[in-house]
Parts: sequence; structure tokens; C-alpha cells
Amino acid sequence: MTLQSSLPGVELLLLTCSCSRTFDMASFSSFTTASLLSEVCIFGFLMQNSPWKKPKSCVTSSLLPNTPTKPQQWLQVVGHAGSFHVGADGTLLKRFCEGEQQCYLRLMEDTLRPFVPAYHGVVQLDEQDYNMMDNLLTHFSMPAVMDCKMGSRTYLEEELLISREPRKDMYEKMIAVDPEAPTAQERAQQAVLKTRYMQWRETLSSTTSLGFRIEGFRVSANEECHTNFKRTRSRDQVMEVLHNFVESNPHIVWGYLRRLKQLRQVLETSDFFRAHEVVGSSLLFVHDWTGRTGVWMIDFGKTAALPPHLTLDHRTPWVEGNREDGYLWGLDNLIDILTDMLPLT
Ligand SMILES: O=P(O)(O)O[C@H]1[C@H](O)[C@@H](OP(=O)(O)O)[C@H](OP(=O)(O)O)[C@@H](OP(=O)(O)O)[C@H]1O
Ligand SMILES: Nc1ncnc2c1ncn2[C@@H]1O[C@H](COP(=O)(O)OP(=O)(O)O)[C@@H](O)[C@H]1O
Repeated sequence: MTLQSSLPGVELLLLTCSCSRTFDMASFSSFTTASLLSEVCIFGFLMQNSPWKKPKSCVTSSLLPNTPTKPQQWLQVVGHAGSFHVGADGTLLKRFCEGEQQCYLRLMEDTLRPFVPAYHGVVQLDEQDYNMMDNLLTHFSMPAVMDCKMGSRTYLEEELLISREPRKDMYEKMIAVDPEAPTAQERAQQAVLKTRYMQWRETLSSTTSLGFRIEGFRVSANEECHTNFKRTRSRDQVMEVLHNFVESNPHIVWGYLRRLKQLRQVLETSDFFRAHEVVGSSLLFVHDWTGRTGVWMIDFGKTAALPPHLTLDHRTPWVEGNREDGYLWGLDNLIDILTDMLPLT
């Protein structure tokens, strides 16, 4: 397979991946380390400037001015702090997750490939593995970026079955939004179960009512990231946020609609999509002042392969056991709302 990358080691790496669907992680990692040594040196250099350990929302990063390659901007709208490094040549490193790696390997051979960041294999940095992928902001100029979490459920079914300790951090996040939300028992424990927290977030936002929610966006480089959408639930509220993101520019809305309709068409026939429960995955919206727009699927950390006898239509409402995720239902609603944002002709 030929890859869109100027990194020779990376090409070699993916050739290895695509030849063998199952491989030994340990030998894969050491191969990676050896073949990408020069890249890792560059990443080591970049680490001094990386957003490691910064707060969870909206982390910006750019490469040093004397970096030999084109300077890159990167913005983390939401997600776990400390999971990313900006790589060289338009790449991004995300802390390794084997499930996500498996998804990217399959996606590189699926019709969805143009709708996800190109995947370049695993690299190792300070004994930590990373999945290496394209930085989707690379070809934009001072882009506006929005993260929409897709689907009507944000936790895996299997998480319901695992009995976990109630969490104090989630209790704190809950009362920060609504001090009345915890039950008497949760208040006494000062802790909530993760699935209870996730379900509360779903019903408070548009996840339950529309099958997607806006996690955050930033319109221009000199402004803050907006992430205060935990209570953005109704269709009208969502539309208002989308208007703010596109600055009511119909040209941008058209661009996004075209892309989302193409994505929907491909999702409806994708082998990968039919055979996976896609939970917690986002659509990353990117546009810039030139009018360029793009949307990609990102975050496959909680995307799980289904047993061979099971397929999903991604629109049927979820009941425990059917594993439906509401992804396409959410995409239908998102397309509908964007369509209603266009001026009447
Ligand atoms: O958005 P807030 O309200 O902060 O809640 C977050 C998100 O739901 C994360 O999901 P995602 O990664 O899909 O954005 C989830 O990560 P995972 O479920 O992926 O782990 C976090 O769980 P913890 O990582 O367990 O804290 C949870 O605390
Ligand atoms: N390939 C990418 N290109 C550009 N930005 C990305 C890419 N992947 C993730 N991001 C940025 O990082 C954020 C968090 O990504 P995500 O994969 O959802 O992380 P987490 O698994 O920690 O939730 C996104 O909202 C987006 O801003």
C-alpha cells in the first residue's frame, strides 16, 4: 500500500501492518523504534514545546520557528490532557490504544478511508507508544475547529456490566454543572459511577435527544475555545451554537453539508461501520477564511468490533443488548439542522 507520507520509515511500517492483520505488539514496537529513530529524535525535540500536562480543554501547540519543515498549528478542542504530540510533516501522535489502532488499520482498507485521518502506524517516545496519524489541520490556514461527539450513547455496553468504584472526580464534575444532580446516596458518598455520570451528561446535552452533541469549538486563533455546552440540548440551542461556529456564513454551511452527505452515503455501505459499535467517536469540523471546509471522523478509542453474527444499522434506538449506537440517527439530525440554517432561496 502506498501512503500519503513523506516519512520513509512510516511507509515501510504500514506496509508491514497491511500485510499481516494480526501481529505481535512487542516486535512491532521495537521495529517501529528502530525504523523511525530519526523521526523520534525530532519528536523528542518537539516535546520540549509540547502541551504535556496542560488542562483538559483547548490546548494549542506550534512547532519551533527553526523547525526545518513547515510550521504546524495544532489545537486540541477537547479530550484527555497529555495524550497528544504534534509530529513532523503534518502528523499527530496520540497515546497508544490498541483498540484504536485496530480500528485505524481496518479503516485504512475501508471505503471510509477518505473520512478519517491517514494512519501511519505506531511510534515510541520515552517508552510510551503512540498511534501516528495525519494532523487534519495541516492544510488549513488559521482554521476554525469544532468537535461533535456522535451517537446516542457515550459508553460501551460492556461498561454497564463491569462493577466499578464510584468516582469522586465525576461527582465533582457533576456538581460543578448542577449541584442538585446527585442523588442522596451519591451526595453521601461524594462519588458517582462512571456510567451514571455518562448517562447524566447524555440527557443534559443533545446526545439523548438528537444523537450527537457539540463538545467544543474555536473560531479564530486569538480567541478562547468554547467548551461550555454541557447543557446545550434543544435543536434551537444547537443551531445557535452552529451559527456561532460558522459565523452564519452559508458558504461554510454548504461545504459542511456536502461533506456530511457524502459521509452518510459511505457510512451506509461501509463494511467497517456495519460491523462496529461506534461509541464516543467525534466528527471534527474544520474551515478557514479561504472558505475551505472539511469533516473527518476521529477518536476510535471506544469503537468495538461486533461478534460475526451481529451488524448494526446505527439508527435503531438502543436497548441493552442490541449494541446500537445511534450514530446515523445523529448524523441525520445534524444534516437536518445544518440544512435549516441555509437561507431560503
Ligand atoms: O467530557 P467529560 O464530561 O469530561 O467526561 C469524559 C468523557 O466522557 C470521556 O469520553 P471521550 O473520551 O469519548 O471524550 C471519558 O473518556 P473515556 O470513556 O474514553 O475514558 C471520560 O472518562 P474517564 O477517562 O474515565 O475520566 C469522561 O470523564
Ligand atoms: N487527527 C487529528 N487532527 C487534528 N486534530 C485532532 C486529531 N485528532 C484529534 N484532534 C484534536 O484532539 C481533540 C481530542 O481528540 P480525541 O481523539 O477525541 O481525544 P480523546 O480520545 O482524548 O477524547 C479533538 O477534539 C481535536 O481537537
